[in-house]
Amino acid sequence: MCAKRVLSVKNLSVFIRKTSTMSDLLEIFQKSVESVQPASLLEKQISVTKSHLVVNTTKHKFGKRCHVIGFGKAVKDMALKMESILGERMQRAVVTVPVGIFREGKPSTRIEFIEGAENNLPDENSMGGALKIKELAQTLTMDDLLIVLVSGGGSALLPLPVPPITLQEKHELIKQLARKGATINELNSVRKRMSILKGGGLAELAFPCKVVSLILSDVIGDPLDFIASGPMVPNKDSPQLATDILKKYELYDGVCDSIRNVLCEVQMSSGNIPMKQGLYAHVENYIIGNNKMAASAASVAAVSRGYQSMVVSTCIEGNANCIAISYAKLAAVLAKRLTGERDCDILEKYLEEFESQYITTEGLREGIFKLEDKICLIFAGEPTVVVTGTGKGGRNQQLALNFAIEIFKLHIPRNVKVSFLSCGTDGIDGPTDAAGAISPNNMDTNWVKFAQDCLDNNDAYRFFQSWDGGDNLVKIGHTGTNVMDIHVLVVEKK
Ligand SMILES: Nc1ncnc2c1ncn2[C@@H]1O[C@H](COP(=O)(O)OP(=O)(O)OP(=O)(O)O)[C@@H](O)[C@H]1O
Ligand SMILES: O=C(O)[C@H](O)CO
Repeated sequence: MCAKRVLSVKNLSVFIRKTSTMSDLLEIFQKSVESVQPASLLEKQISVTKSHLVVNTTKHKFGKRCHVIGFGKAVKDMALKMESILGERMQRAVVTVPVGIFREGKPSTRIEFIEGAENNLPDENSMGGALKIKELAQTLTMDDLLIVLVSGGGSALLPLPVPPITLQEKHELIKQLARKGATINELNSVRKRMSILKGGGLAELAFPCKVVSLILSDVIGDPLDFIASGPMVPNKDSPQLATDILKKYELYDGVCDSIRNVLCEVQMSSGNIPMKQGLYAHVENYIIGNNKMAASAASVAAVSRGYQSMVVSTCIEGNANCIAISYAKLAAVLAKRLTGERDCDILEKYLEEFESQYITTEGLREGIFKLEDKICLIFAGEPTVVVTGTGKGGRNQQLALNFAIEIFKLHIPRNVKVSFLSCGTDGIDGPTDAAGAISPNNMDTNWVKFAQDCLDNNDAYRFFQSWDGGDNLVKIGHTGTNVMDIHVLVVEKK
């Protein structure tokens, strides 16, 4: 993506009014989003020869026919780039994408794009697309090569329930599970057991055709069997797992007969019996982009803007409010250090505490002790918010606002400035038009009270609209990519 798309002309005037640290934060985020644009990732990693598709350095024979399928929030640009790389070699392409993705106009293409899954929820349209993908996969032979493009949001864009489960029944159960705070791994373990194509189903249908799948990861640690519910990877979950998850969230007793029967059958058949003992020798999966790339691009951008920077963790998950407290404590310890308090024990103790809560970059402690001027720490991952209020917001806005309140409580030395940005790389935070927000950093007690009231009602968007003319909301629109969230923490002397 070009810089103009992230900070469009419309947003540029707002951008110029921002303080220099704010514009640094925005540019650092912009660089991280640019680094994981699907089209440029493919451009760098994919090439073709007369007879082969080359992924990095690995060659895959085209065979007689080459087809493309795809599903996910970020596969539109992947598919268009693939079409331009393959040219006439591409026989047929069927790709499911979110509704409204072509708002700015549909390019001329031979790809059959199917728009569905409004608000990231499976619907008849995405099921129609899944059916076409299934039919295409079933016709393939050993003479074919199938290229599969996968990104986050793929689960909702490839729904095909195991009969007699209906789409509505499956969708209702997943919605309830999500509302109860189930993790993405738990949701997808349940989805895999109720779906024909997930949990390796698509790979099995495509056999004996050779399959190359190119995946943009939106799950921490890039687990192939969970991204978009792993349609190209054997389901290694225990046969009991989906049932146990439903029991854990007290949903099993209420499930409809069709779901209960399908889950019972899974248990009796000891789960899937994947072909070739789950080896799937006909499939090669490649992660073409992830949040590590985005985090490291952010850190490089920070360095080029004069900060001392490091990536602290790319595995940030858990309750957004707890994460805000951890970040604020870390900022406070670093702030003290900048003012000359060389109390290594406090920093060491706090880092130990932080490391025990989150999976951190190796060498964090040694690295952080070397930072002592204009510090910019990068974090990546996907916190969760259990929504109990009636307000409007998203996990990034919730985190940024909570961080500001915690910083207020901690009394940062006057000559140190702490700034923080939390944004989703897909450009959309919850059901709002913002990617996230930059924390306000000089609230008085009245503003803090208002902030706390908003936070308690999951109404962070309202706070940010009121604060400083809404300047702290980061509005960039859909970015065309999705590798979870990026958090940027700056601690510097004024
Ligand atoms: N009012 C709110 N305040 C805070 N968080 C909210 C609010 N409403 C929804 N959320 C959070 O937003 C999340 C959904 O947001 P979003 O659509 O950005 O994430 P997603 O569907 O997981 O997408 P992706 O993983 O592809 O980025 C929910 O997990 C929920 O916790
Ligand atoms: O589609 C999904 O399952 C999630 O976005 C995780 O990849």
